[in-house]
Amino acid sequence: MKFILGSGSPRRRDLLAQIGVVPDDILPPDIDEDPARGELPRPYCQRLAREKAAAVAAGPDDIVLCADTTVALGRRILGKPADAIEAESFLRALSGRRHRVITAVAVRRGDRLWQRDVVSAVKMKRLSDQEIVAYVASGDWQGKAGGYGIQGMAGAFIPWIEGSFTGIVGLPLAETAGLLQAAGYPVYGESA
Ligand SMILES: Cc1cn([C@H]2C[C@H](O)[C@@H](COP(=O)(O)OP(=O)(O)OP(=O)(O)O)O2)c(=O)[nH]c1=O
Repeated sequence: MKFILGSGSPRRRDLLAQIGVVPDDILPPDIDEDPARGELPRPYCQRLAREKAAAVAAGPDDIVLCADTTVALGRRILGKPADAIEAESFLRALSGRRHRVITAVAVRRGDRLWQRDVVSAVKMKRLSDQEIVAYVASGDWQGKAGGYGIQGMAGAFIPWIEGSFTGIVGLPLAETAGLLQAAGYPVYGESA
């Protein structure tokens, strides 16, 4: 049995390391992340995690872990900004409002699949032009859903959350540990 992290996200690798889980291999999945017409954020996020897990090549006894993090502003899905202009428009849309951050996790072993998703509520303070300009210039929005990372400079923009901090950063650890154990991975050193 090999444990494969199906993710190119350094956050997910670091979060797993936080609980002592080190992948034998890292294989980032390559899938189309465009939402379907009218698709709502939560089903979209669940679908992406599932499709990522299906897209990673693995042996029948290997355990593959994939995840997707989606920022939802009402029914609107905010993905990873394509450029600085889009990052700025996302921040202006989120400024002074509450939104949800959904992370869906999928663990696959052979043709068995275990899935969980965690929805967190996040309040962003009203941002000044200066804050937005400085944040966009920092480049910290790159590769992050909604165009911000709570674990970085944007932590100063977020006075309140309800849910899972690790879920917002990209991998909800409590749920992830449970899924790995269900699939037979010895998270706490127990034999598989
Ligand atoms: C909201 C938020 C998202 N993010 C990140 C987590 C995810 O890496 C990213 C959302 O993109 P994802 O598509 O979930 O993941 P990814 O493209 O980084 O990696 P892969 O598909 O290979 O697993 O946004 C933060 O780091 N901090 C935050 O506060």
